[in-house]
Amino acid sequence: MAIPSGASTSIILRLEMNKETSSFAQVAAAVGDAGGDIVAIDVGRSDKTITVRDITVNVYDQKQTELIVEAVNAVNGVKVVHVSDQTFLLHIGGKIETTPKTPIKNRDDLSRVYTPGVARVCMAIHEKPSRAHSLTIKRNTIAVVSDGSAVLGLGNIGPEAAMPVMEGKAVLFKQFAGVDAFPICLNTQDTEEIIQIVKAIAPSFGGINLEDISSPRCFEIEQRLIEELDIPVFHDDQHGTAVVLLAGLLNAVKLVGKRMEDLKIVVCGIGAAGIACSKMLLAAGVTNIIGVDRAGAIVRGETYENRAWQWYAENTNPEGLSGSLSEVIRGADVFIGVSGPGVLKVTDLQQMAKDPIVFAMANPTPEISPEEAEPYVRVMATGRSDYPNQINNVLCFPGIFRGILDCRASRVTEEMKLAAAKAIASVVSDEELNEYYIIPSVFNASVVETVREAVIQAAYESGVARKAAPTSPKPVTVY
Ligand SMILES: NC(=O)c1ccc[n+]([C@@H]2O[C@H](COP(=O)([O-])OP(=O)(O)OC[C@H]3O[C@@H](n4cnc5c(N)ncnc54)[C@H](O)[C@@H]3O)[C@@H](O)[C@H]2O)c1
Ligand SMILES: O=C(O)C[C@H](O)C(=O)O
Ligand SMILES: [Mg+2]
Repeated sequence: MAIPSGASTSIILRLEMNKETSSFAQVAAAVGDAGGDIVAIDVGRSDKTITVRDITVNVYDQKQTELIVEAVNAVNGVKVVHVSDQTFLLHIGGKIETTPKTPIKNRDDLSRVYTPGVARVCMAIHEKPSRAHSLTIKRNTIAVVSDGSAVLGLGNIGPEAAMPVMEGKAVLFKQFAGVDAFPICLNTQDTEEIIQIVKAIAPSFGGINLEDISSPRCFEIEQRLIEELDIPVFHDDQHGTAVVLLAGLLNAVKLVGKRMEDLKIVVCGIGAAGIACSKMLLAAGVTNIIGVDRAGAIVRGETYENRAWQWYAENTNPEGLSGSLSEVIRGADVFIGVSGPGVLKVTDLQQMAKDPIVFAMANPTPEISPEEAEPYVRVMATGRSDYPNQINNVLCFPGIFRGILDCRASRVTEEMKLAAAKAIASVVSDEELNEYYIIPSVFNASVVETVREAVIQAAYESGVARKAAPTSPKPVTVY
């Protein structure tokens, strides 16, 4: 599968050029003919016969990189000796590190930070365990836990391969909300074992963010951990996604002048995200939702071994529609994709009702590309950072955890999720609302602050807040 790397990705080609037989003009022409755009040139070394040059080229995907390398290698007297990709360079050694808050400059400092001074603090916590919230990193630290079983839309690629995503989530938690997050990828996909491991590591954390754990195991893991731990547990792919989806839909519906209760919505991919999004839509007043998975629509009245699908069959698809995505999408107002790449066709879009709303949220490759869909839809959104209308759980998880930690909520209630969705939607004013701006940018500093405040308020109203929250949110770095 070719994974688009994003429009802003560039590669650096190191070239050895024979001075007599080649010219840079030939190289530039070869790159240009292969669709590449040279943005920088460095001369690394030059002697009588050879020049070594690094050229930086903007590319769209892996396939284009291969075409450019092939084209440059075909120029007489030119050899590509190395290709580096800025995305890979950025990942060397990982994306986060631990930084001490207090320097150790002398023996005095050492005896406070470490033994013997630290022992008094240990005993204070031993006498009253809740002191861990004020005397350790617990109050501002969460675990991002995955088993690597449903990493983005890449599937079951295992715990090591899941690490770059979990490290990325940790970066986002810190940058957008000041929350410290540890990526923890487990070498087990056994439900009971995951539950026991998370319970065992919980003392160090103020909250647990479950990530990219496939359905239906994710439902039991989350439910059991909520019941058995005294810190909040939040499966991001379910609830973070559902919150942001609802925020985007509230604004999209306002824009096209339709009402939630009149919508026909097709949800494709009835896994962690699809089920949670559907539940949130039902809670928001939508009545006509049809879920479609690999084998077609989930049909009311049929029996399913998967308990989550059985619930789904009993609570959606009131008209009992059956068949493929192309069959059930006829007349739909909204398509929500949380499945995999390329599932939706232009011919499907052509069958939708007037002013179609398409949220193709599979990552990194959506159910249909915005370029293909644009002529046929009124509102188009994806989960990606490089197109307008990014419907991605990153708009939710930093702010919701900032709020949870600040009021030391014991759990996350439905009211808190609904408040977060409305808060995100409210960041886009009526004057700003348009087809390309139904959801705020993740770089909009008011998103985290607005979500945090709404979540804290809802936590108090739900009776789950255990501490008075600081009045002003933590500073957020915005680039
Ligand atoms: N934009 C976001 O914020 C966001 C958030 C969560 C998940 N997602 C995306 O949603 C997708 C699913 O994630 P998940 O955590 O729910 O995974 P999951 O494994 O729990 O569920 C995926 C479901 O999609 C179904 N599916 C896969 N390919 C399909 C196809 N071609 N047609 C119909 N159904 C298909 C699977 O059978 C499964 O039921 C991934 O691509 C993920 O990147 C996006
Ligand atoms: O990681 C993301 O970008 C969103 C989401 O959690 C996903 O699994 O796709
Ligand atoms: Mg995810």
